[in-house]
Amino acid sequence: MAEIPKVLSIAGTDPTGGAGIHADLKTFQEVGAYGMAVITSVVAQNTVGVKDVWHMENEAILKQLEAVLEDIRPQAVKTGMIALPSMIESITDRLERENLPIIVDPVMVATSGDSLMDKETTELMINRLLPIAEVVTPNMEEAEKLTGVNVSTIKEAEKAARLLVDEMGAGAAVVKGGHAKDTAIDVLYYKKEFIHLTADRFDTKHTHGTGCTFSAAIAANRAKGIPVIKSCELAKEFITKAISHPLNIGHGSGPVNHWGRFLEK
Ligand SMILES: Nc1ncnc2c1ncn2[C@@H]1O[C@H](COP(=O)(O)OP(=O)(O)O)[C@@H](O)[C@H]1O
Ligand SMILES: Cc1ncc(COP(=O)(O)OP(=O)(O)O)c(N)n1
Repeated sequence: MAEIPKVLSIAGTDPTGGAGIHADLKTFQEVGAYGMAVITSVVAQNTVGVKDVWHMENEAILKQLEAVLEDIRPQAVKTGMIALPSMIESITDRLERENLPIIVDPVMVATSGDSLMDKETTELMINRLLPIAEVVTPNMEEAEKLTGVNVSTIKEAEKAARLLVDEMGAGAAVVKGGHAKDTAIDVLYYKKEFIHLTADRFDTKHTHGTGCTFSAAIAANRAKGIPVIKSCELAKEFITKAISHPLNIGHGSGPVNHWGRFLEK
């Protein structure tokens, strides 16, 4: 029997189910991989905003991670919200011992505008986690914070993506264009080439968890053995379908529809 693709998310929670670990697990399931999750922070948030955050002790994170790795080896890992410097250090130390594709979603700012990462953690993200990332997936603001490049055009997104790979050590970078005005073009830079992941832009406020879902889809595709470029293209199709069929849930920026790919449009 063929091995079941297995994928691990290391991220924070969203009790309303739209972002973080919850979005990741839904996405893994939909894309056809067995999903597992290590929780870094418990976040009291909803579609309107973040209310409070409780960070797990490093020991609790590492014991969760060890429990997974000693029993069920994933074929890919995705990291999301990792909010403290010590968390980055210990998670990176442990992951460096494994030879696995790591998809890093550098969660720094939620759609609600709430900041999810401080400066010291950002620096460690750059120095420790980026160099072991197979793919890093910042949105435009995160790409700016990571590279110092002002990102408001495709050319600037290309410049940031190239820096993330050629200077900062990631294997590939996708600078997501979800926060642009009229388009939804994501810039992928891999092996010295740019690929524009293009889709219609939808006029909707229901985009909570788009970044988590997109990077989780890349990770699940990689766990299935699909090559990097194809994994990103399929993830773009998946997130586009998920956005195009809004659920209209919540009082703020509502979650995307993880089973959207089954619906006609
Ligand atoms: N309104 C939209 N219409 C179409 N695609 C979108 C829209 N908003 C976001 N996306 C897509 O969702 C994915 C996540 O992008 P983005 O929202 O920029 O990330 P984040 O959630 O990390 O801020 C990208 O593929 C982006 O192009
Ligand atoms: C626990 C947790 N992780 C990540 C986010 C932000 O998720 P993202 O997919 O980038 O979603 P939006 O920025 O579109 O909300 C979060 N809110 N909580």
